[in-house]
Amino acid sequence: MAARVIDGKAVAAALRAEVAARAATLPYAPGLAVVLVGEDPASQVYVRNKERAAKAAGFASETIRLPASASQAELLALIARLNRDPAVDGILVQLPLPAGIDPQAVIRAIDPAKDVDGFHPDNVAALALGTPFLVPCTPRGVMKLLAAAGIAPRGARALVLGRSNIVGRPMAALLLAADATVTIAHSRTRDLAAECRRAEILIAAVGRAEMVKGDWVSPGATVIDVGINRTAAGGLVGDVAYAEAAAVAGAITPVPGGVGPMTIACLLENTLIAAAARR
Ligand SMILES: Nc1nc2c(c(=O)[nH]1)N[C@@H](CN(C=O)c1ccc(C(=O)N[C@@H](CCC(=O)O)C(=O)O)cc1)CN2
Repeated sequence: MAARVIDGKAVAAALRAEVAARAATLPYAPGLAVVLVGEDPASQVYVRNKERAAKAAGFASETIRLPASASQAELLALIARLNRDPAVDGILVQLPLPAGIDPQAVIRAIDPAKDVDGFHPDNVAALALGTPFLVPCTPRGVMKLLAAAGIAPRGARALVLGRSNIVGRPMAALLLAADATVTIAHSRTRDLAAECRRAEILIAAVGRAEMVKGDWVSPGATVIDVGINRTAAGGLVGDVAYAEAAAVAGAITPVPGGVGPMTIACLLENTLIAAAARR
């Protein structure tokens, strides 16, 4: 039987509406500052979509664009200004940054109370210690998709394929906090296919187009595809060979229209959380 398709667009739209409704009850507009350095085409689209979504939710949103030639010192000075600005509740620096700028130095410069990406070491530590505050948007979105689809991580064997700071590691921490039995697999894992086949919940966040084949999926498993890979023809595919996997899985997210839309919806929710904690 074909897998149930988990509709990320619909879940994200519902979350955005909920965030907008909560924001409308506040005596102030939550403030989000998004910083884009350079002209990466995909980043420009994401940043535009973030600004649109923030405005639609009633937030005060500003996008600050710096040229690709901007120095790390200029970017750090901008972050210091945003840290001091009382109208700014959330600061996000779009990744990737141009070569020559150290992303870790930039992330560390953001006030952890305004770190709506959840990438600052203080927020990473809080998540690892089981006391989360601002949690990275994409894995947060995955947890919400699982909940919306009625899939409970408690006691389930979950496998996270990928160990990035943005997705893999925080994803594993969130699944562990939800009482799943978590394995992290990566490029050095022996027999990836066998590891994946053991999973009841399989999260693919490896950044390699259609790497997870249908015979890597256990019958009835839930498959969450975090990958966004552009094809030579200009289309988008995930990290999972969708048609093959959908024929075996119990539930699956598509690309596009799965995890991606949740990232921006969760950014709005994080901004609301940051604003509520500060004001
Ligand atoms: N500072 C950050 N940088 C980056 C993050 C992040 O969370 N914080 N994540 C990604 C990019 N990203 C948000 O910034 C993002 C990626 C994808 C989507 C999305 O809605 N995808 C759509 C397809 C869109 C398309 O056609 O390209 C989908 O999957 O349906 C939203 C946000 C890296 N950088």
